[in-house]
Amino acid sequence: MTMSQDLLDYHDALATLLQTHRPISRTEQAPLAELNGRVLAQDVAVRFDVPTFDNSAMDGYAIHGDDRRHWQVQHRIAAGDAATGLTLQPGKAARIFTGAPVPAGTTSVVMQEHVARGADDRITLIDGTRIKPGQHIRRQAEELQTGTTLLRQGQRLNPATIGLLAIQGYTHAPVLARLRVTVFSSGNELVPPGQPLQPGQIYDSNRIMLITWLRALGFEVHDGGALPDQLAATRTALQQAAQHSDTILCSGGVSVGEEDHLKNALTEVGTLIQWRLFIKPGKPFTWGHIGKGSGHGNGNDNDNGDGACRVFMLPGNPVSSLVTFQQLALPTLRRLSGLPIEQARPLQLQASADFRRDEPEPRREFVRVVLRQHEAGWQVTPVAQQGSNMLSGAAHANALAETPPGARVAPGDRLTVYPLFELL
Ligand SMILES: Nc1nc2c(c(=O)[nH]1)N[C@H]1C(S)=C(S)[C@@H](COP(=O)(O)OP(=O)(O)OC[C@H]3O[C@@H](n4cnc5c(N)ncnc54)[C@H](O)[C@@H]3O)O[C@H]1N2
Ligand code: MOO
Repeated sequence: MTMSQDLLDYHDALATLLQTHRPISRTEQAPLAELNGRVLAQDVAVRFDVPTFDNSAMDGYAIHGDDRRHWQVQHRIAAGDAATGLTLQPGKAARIFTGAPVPAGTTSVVMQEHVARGADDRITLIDGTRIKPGQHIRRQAEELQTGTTLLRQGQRLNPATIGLLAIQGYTHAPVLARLRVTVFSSGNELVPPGQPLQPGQIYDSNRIMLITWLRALGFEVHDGGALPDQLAATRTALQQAAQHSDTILCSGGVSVGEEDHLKNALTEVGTLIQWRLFIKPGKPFTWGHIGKGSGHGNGNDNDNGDGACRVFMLPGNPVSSLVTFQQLALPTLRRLSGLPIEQARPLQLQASADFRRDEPEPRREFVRVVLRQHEAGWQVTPVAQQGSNMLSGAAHANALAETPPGARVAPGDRLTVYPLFELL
């Protein structure tokens, strides 16, 4: 077991997390309607040419003979019609619509705006109009060629790529399985909303916050409930959850008090890799893994944690949970779900501060801010309630602004900013 007593910097922690967590290997065939956000497990091939047949790009006339000014209209071909067996002779034309197959013999398509049609079904090119040979014909295979690669393994599917699969007639695609995440909260003081509060108790907000967030991102979430402040019960719950989960996410109980049992439980049933980061909020953030078998050291998880259930322990203060989830656990879950490291990182942009902070903060801080677009670019203003226990502040923020260790801030300073919930 490796365990560092040092407080890691955020960027080192994120880099280590992304490098030491590799995508899970379980794959499945998922239907089109469930593919958004999923990662392709294999290359997908182009099954047939697109366009499948030469077709018209415009509503107008397919003509034979680009150097003429008149053509006789003899056919009518709408989208959905077949043009098989039809051949345009020189000087002839077919009324045609966008997407309809052009008949054999077609040299060009002219837009209907560019011809006058007489009662005798003769069309005449309007003066000043020039025909570029072959114009307005979408050629078979000009976009996709049978046998080439349509989409590559590792590609994260979005509405456009799902549409592309549909264009090729696919009903399913091979994707990595959805990551199974069990969410626990921890603490004797926690009560689910809906029950009366006794003295000393508070409502459990972290669990529902994390569960809804994870579900919105497409993870397969299991609600593990609230763990009591008891080592044995915590140990058992973690070990059981590890058997049917790819990851466990818990909040609370990772600090130094003797009622904080999560770290010890992890050490007993698995491997604790890192405890504590030099960040504010979220200092006690912890990660490790638990092997899929019974008992500690069962050999099913090696030092890298390959094949093991990955465990992320978020500090209990609600804002600390939110910040460490968004900045550390979520990028790692995205990596485990199959995204390349660069795409798994939190989305970031540069913004200018419109506030001052004279008192330097020793730790790297993620300030809860409102991010707005001004004429001069993005600007950030901190929300009023910055306590790590004050979810009301974070609830009015839409981004986190990062300030380096020991930094003072002056208006106009450039800060790295991470939008909140933008990818939902
Ligand atoms: N002596 C020290 N005390 C503390 C330190 C420290 O370094 N030395 N660190 C502080 C920091 S920073 C944080 S953050 C907290 C985190 O502690 P835990 O992760 O052990 O969290 P708890 O003690 O269980 O809870 C902290 C706080 O959050 C409330 N909480 C917990 N879970 C939930 C939940 N699911 N929903 C809503 N609220 C929750 C809990 O009631 C506490 O008020 O430790 C500091 N202490
Ligand atoms: O992580 Mo504590 O996060 O500073 O309240």
